[in-house]
Amino acid sequence: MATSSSTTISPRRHESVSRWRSGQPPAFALLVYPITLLVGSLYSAISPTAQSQQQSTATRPGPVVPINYFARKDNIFNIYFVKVGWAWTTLAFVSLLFTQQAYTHSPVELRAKRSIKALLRYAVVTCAWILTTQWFFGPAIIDRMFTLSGGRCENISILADSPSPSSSAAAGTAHKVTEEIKTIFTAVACKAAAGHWKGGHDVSGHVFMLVLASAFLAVEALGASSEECKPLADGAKEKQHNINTMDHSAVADIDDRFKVWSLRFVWGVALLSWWMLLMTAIWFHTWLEKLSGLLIAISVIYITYYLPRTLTSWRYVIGIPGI
Ligand SMILES: CCCCCCCCCCCCCCCC(=O)SCCNC(=O)CCNC(=O)[C@H](O)C(C)(C)COP(=O)(O)O
Ligand SMILES: Nc1ncnc2c1ncn2[C@@H]1O[C@H](COP(=O)(O)O)[C@@H](OP(=O)(O)O)[C@H]1O
Repeated sequence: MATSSSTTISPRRHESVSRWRSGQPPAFALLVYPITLLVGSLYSAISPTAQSQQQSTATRPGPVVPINYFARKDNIFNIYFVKVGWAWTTLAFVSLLFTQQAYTHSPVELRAKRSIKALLRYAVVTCAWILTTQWFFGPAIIDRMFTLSGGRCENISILADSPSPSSSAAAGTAHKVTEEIKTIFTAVACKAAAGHWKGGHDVSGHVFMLVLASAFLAVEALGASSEECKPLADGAKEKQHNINTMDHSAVADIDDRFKVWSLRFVWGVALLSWWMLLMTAIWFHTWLEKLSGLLIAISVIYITYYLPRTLTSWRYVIGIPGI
């Protein structure tokens, strides 16, 4: 009556299941991100709460009191989690390196090779985060995209406060300087000068960082805790336990606890990132701005985790989590 799984599962499905088991999620798993943005954007378009929020932003002058807690820029998760999101991501990743079997309980050479490759992958995604949101030989890529698409920093208080020039030549120079300042500003500098970042295509830094961080942590966690990284079969493990002294098994217990808590922490950071992504999708930005943030992040994840599966030379350099 019961048939074995190998006879009922199609080869394609079998390959997909074994990919999950070996810690390599198939590419379609990344669909969770466009679906999240789609659901969030649809909700913001049809929900009466989100609608009334948008109307009051458009019609009422001055600051608007958000209707939903997550629509506030000063919500606790935005300030202490997203705004310092790369520090959380780094901490979670480091906890994997110190606790997961792939990096702690394999033969020394394999352990060193896996750790170096994992650090390289971290360097690649961190470089991408720095270049896209913090610094790209001057303003970050998203700031450059904003100014290149016609955006500028409006209502800068230091310009409004400066005395008016007396001659027409001075007025001309002042006008030129004003225009230059408006276009060279980064989002951070604009905000610091109490200006408003207006007019261009404002790629969502939140969408970019939250997608990048959560996908990076999820793929690394799946790889580090995959079946292939478990060096001993259960029977062999039991046998080894019996040989060990009480002291050794106490140490193993503590190791196991760290391993489990580290994984919970990593999945916690990834899940909170996903939740904040949904909140960004509902309360902030236009469709196109969210889409461009998503596309940049997905490209980085594709290059770091999916390209090595087909491009041997790249796999040789950067490796695949858990292998
Ligand atoms: C080419 C040169 C780069 C070389 C890099 C090599 C990589 C090696 C590792 C470098 C060490 C990195 C240290 C990482 C530790 C930290 O993460 S500390 C910084 C904490 N800061 C953040 O996490 C800031 C996160 N926030 C943002 O990125 C932005 O606020 C935002 C979420 C994109 C939103 O932007 P807003 O403008 O604020 O809306
Ligand atoms: N999930 C979220 N919760 C709170 N604020 C958010 C948010 N997503 C985006 N924002 C805010 O919306 C603005 C644009 O974000 P971004 O371009 O990074 O997507 C930023 O405002 P501030 O720069 O004034 O803090 C940011 O803090």
